[in-house]
Amino acid sequence: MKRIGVLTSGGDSPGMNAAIRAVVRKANYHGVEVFGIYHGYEGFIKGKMELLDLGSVGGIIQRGGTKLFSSRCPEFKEKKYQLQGIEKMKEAGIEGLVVIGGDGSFRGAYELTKLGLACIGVPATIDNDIAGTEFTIGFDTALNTVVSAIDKIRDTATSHENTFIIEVMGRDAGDIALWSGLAAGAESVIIPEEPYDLDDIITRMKRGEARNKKHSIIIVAEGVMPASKLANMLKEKAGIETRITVLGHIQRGGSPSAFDRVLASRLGARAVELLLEGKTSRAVGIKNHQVYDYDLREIFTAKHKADTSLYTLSKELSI
Ligand SMILES: Nc1ncnc2c1ncn2[C@@H]1O[C@H](COP(=O)(O)OP(=O)(O)OP(=O)(O)O)[C@@H](O)[C@H]1O
Ligand SMILES: O=P(O)(O)OC[C@H]1O[C@](O)(CO)[C@@H](O)[C@@H]1O
Ligand SMILES: [Mg+2]
Repeated sequence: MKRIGVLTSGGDSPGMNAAIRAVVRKANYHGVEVFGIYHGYEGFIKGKMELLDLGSVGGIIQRGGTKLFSSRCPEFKEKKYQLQGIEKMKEAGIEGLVVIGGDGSFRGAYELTKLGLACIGVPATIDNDIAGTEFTIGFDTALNTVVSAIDKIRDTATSHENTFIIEVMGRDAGDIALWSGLAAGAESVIIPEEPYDLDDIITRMKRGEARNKKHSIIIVAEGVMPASKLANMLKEKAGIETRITVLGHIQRGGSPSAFDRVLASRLGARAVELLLEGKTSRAVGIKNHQVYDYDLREIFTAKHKADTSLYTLSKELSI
């Protein structure tokens, strides 16, 4: 293999740039050229790409976002566009592709492998919702962003004795809510993976009040309901007044944490090794601190599970 491509797809995540850098540097180390494909699968279909040399990925390891831009590209789900993209790759002499993105991007990569293009997935999404890896690139940074925001909100919540509902991202996954709730000492956490109990939330608040604690923090994952809906429910059921904060896209930006930079460097480099070993339809990940690889099809068969022991612990520590 003498030439490969790399693209970033789906919602961006801090550390994508570090992963691109690792792919380019590792491939160059082995004498392989890398073409950066712009705007995810949109650029793949159109053949929008550029040779990335060693210098082109200098100074990006610390930058959030993605140098290659990203997109959600619904038309890519149609086979005719996938074939069109594969033709563009053939014309450019690209024999393998590293796809940096989330579960949807992995599904796209798998379709390409069925059409004959060697692909390796690198998990990068703030949602941490890929079953094959304990951590996805960007989750740690997003988590730290959320925790620092909650800490600030707690200051004012304490001063004014308010209850705050904080809505965090995670379309179908509760990891951001769960981990940030535990890290910031939230009184209640609501995640898609566990049924919530409004009465329990109210009881916790009343119990706090009885101890003269008049402020509370409730974290709700966007996949369950908007913070505004929960605010209405608490008002209607128990007459509880709340303030809401929707953290939104602040969670996707920012300089990647050291953890995410290291993870991205390890996973990006391993993806290149796999392509050079002649592998295809694999994804890379981390388990027990070790880099390993797994079948891309796990995206269809295995569902990411939130760590319910963290959920239980969070409840036990916020009685
Ligand atoms: N079943 C599929 N077949 C082919 N391509 C797909 C499929 N699902 C998703 N894709 C492609 O992958 C792109 C990104 O998917 P999606 O929007 O689900 O984001 P993601 O990669 O899961 O990242 P995140 O969830 O972090 O935003 C889609 O816009 C589409 O181009
Ligand atoms: O910016 P968009 O396209 O609305 O995507 C938002 C979604 O993307 C994610 O941030 C993941 O990338 C989810 O947590 C969120 O639901
Ligand atoms: Mg996804």
